Amino acid sequence: MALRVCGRLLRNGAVLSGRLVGSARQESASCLLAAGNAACSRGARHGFIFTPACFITSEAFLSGLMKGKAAETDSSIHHVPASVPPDSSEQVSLLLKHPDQPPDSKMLKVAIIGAPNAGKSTLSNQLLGRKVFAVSKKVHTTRSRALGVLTETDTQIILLDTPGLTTPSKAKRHQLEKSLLVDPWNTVQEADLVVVMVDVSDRWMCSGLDFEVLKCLAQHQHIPAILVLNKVDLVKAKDILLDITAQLTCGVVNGRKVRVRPVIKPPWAQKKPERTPELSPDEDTAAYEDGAKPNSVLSREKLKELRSQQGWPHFKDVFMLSSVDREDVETLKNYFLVAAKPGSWMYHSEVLTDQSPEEVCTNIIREKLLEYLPQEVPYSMTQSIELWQDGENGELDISVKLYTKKETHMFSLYIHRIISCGYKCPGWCKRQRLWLCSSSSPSDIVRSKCAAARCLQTSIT
Ligand SMILES: Nc1nc2c(ncn2[C@@H]2O[C@H](COP(=O)(O)OP(=O)(O)OP(=O)(O)O)[C@@H](O)[C@H]2O)c(=O)[nH]1
Repeated sequence: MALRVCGRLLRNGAVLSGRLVGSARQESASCLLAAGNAACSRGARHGFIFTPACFITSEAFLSGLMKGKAAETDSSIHHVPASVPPDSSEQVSLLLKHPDQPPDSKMLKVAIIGAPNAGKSTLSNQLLGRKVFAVSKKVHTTRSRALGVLTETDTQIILLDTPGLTTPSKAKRHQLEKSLLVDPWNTVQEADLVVVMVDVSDRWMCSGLDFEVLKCLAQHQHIPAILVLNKVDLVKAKDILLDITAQLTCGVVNGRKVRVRPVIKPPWAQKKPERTPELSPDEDTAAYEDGAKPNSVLSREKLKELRSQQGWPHFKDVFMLSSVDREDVETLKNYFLVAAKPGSWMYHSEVLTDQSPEEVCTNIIREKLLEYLPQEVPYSMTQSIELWQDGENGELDISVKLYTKKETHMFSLYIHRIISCGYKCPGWCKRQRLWLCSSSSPSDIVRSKCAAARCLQTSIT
């Protein structure tokens, strides 16, 4: 069972747009062309131009508006290099280009780890100042390690965004790829600094570090790590953040005791049961199948010890921020720039990510499927690019086939724009449009009894 997603990227204007196959929408197409040309005249270069990171959520956009930041963000996107050239070979040449580093160059490789949905990709995008990685409110949006490059004056920061840490049993239950088990661990190995992200708006997450995170930290204790308490904008009583810090750091930061004035514990902090020191089957190495076993060197005794731990006492620093706030993230960026050590750059300063244009495209589609399709439906969908070719007017036509495993997930419908919530996320809609379509006629939507289809339709209209 398959559906097709068709998109159009204007090479000259660097705009990813979309079209309905079989029902030409001349009006929309010409609007998009106009937008592309406008972008071009403002100096945009060849390649994808992504939505600025502060447009990732509509909430962020609204808060940006309230702070009067929207105009500033919109104009700034034209000063940064294009994310990815639309052609794979151009991207490969760019990646192979000799780094144009100055004589006193500095480098820092940062691995961002954490439980699913902590906001790792949001933070990476905000640091890069571009929408490079997929973000959604559903867990496991990131499926494999992705690399972003931030180059400022003499310093290059390599950002390694990782899938949310999970256990083999969960991966098996939800049929997740092996990369979700292996990539975070492998990525940390190559890092100079580990950033542990915790969603402080999630009551369960902030009363104790995720056990997988603790294991990963314990195994790479020689690599400095910092704690980032994310989504503080969603926390009303900010003094709770001090309690959370004390909890997640075992009261020790950079070798010093953290003094936290006692506050009345919130009810949820008291309710959470202590972790039992008993190891679950996941700690049993037999639970890892071939190729999915992280190179765990932790003994059973060490694992048991970690089980009774709520936090990690070896963090070098703690940050409290909101990844959707550019100013908050700027502080973290400056920290990275200061922490960078003399060393050669890995990439040319024009490189923004090592992802291929095809990967970027399929990630965007997956992000939108996760955002708009209900429950487990988007997780069972796979994609294959059918068409990636230059159009007559210098645009790039993209057609992607979507496969579903279950018949109930197949939408016998003609789906209109997947991203047409103009008033909801104006950043996206102005620049990027994708269209989903199948061979059925529009009237099929009305006839369709598929709940998923109705849900998608609702979210679109
Ligand atoms: N309000 C608010 N929302 C945030 C913040 N950071 C991230 N989010 C939202 O949290 C959700 C998850 O963000 P992601 O960046 O996809 O999280 P992730 O850790 O990369 O998720 P996985 O791919 O599952 O590992 C998205 O809906 C984001 O918009 C924040 O600081 N404040």
